[in-house]
Amino acid sequence: MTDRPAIVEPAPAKINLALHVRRRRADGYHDLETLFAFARDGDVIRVKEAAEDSFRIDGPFASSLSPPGGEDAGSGGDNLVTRARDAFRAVSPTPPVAITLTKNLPVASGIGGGSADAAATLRALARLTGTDPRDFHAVAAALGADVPACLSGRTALGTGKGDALADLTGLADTPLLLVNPLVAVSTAAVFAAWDGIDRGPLPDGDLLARAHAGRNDLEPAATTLAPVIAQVRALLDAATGGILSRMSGSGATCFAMFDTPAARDAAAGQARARGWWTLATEMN
Ligand SMILES: C[C@@](CO)(OP(=O)(O)O)[C@H](O)COP(=O)(O)OP(=O)(O)OC[C@H]1O[C@@H](n2ccc(N)nc2=O)[C@H](O)[C@@H]1O
Ligand SMILES: Nc1ncnc2c1ncn2[C@@H]1O[C@H](COP(=O)(O)OP(=O)(O)O)[C@@H](O)[C@H]1O
Repeated sequence: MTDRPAIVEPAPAKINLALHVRRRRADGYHDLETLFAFARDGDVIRVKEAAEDSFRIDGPFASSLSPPGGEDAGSGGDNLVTRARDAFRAVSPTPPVAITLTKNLPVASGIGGGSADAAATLRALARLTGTDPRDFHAVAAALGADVPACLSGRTALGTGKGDALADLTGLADTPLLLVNPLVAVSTAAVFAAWDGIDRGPLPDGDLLARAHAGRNDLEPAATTLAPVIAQVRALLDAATGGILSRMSGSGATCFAMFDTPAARDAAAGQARARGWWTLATEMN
């Protein structure tokens, strides 16, 4: 059993092409209308059957999560990966597993890194145990509002808390740049700073038209908490060959789509020269 190869499951970065906040609910969450899309790159989850559970973190942002340096984290503390493993096991028989997270995405950055990791863990465990990942939508939703979208990994309209999903098509292969100024922003703090004004629903149309006509209603609140976001947006808005730039999720990561990979890479170079984190990739 234990000499089977590890299951390797990508945990791609999520972006919100548009994010309309409609109302605060009695449970403290907010009703959203959002266009979810995914990058081709992100974190990576590896799962292997083992004699006992273990969890370790490596990769460039491992030290942003405890324990630093990618040492063996034992049961994994409060990481969303180990919470996903335990939630999966609570509803479906699962052997002990050794899990490795390669943390390539900055933490608390509006691109769903933790949600993507949790979702990839559910998919990997479904593969390991021969179950259908679509059966774990409720488990995903209990882990976080974004986790069902990350579980499916497909471009989608999200409503409700962001967990009611309808698939959409469009924009696959578009050159995509993510830029993060390396300032962590708390999702809860950004929602709490939202001004409470419903600015209206997502428009109809094809995906790009909807994205263009849409907004990120959390951008003003996030920019108040992390003013450097305005500088990231300004750089991306001014970049040659840009199609659309916007903040993703609750920030601080901003994205831009480009006409060509060369235009994307030129903008990435400008962002790196400012000391910012970049991911040059494509839309999935
Ligand atoms: C804002 C979004 C947009 O896609 O992305 P990120 O910035 O996290 O990437 C998501 O809605 C984040 O989803 P997720 O990160 O899973 O949120 P959760 O862990 O469930 O919630 C964290 C906190 O965010 C707030 N929250 C989240 C979702 C929502 N629809 N309304 C909210 O008010 C709540 O204060 C909640 O306590
Ligand atoms: N595997 C994980 N990756 C990232 N963050 C995690 C993870 N597990 C737990 N967290 C916690 O979840 C919080 C939200 O992280 P993240 O999902 O990256 O935010 P966002 O969705 O805004 O990018 C972080 O502050 C972090 O402490």
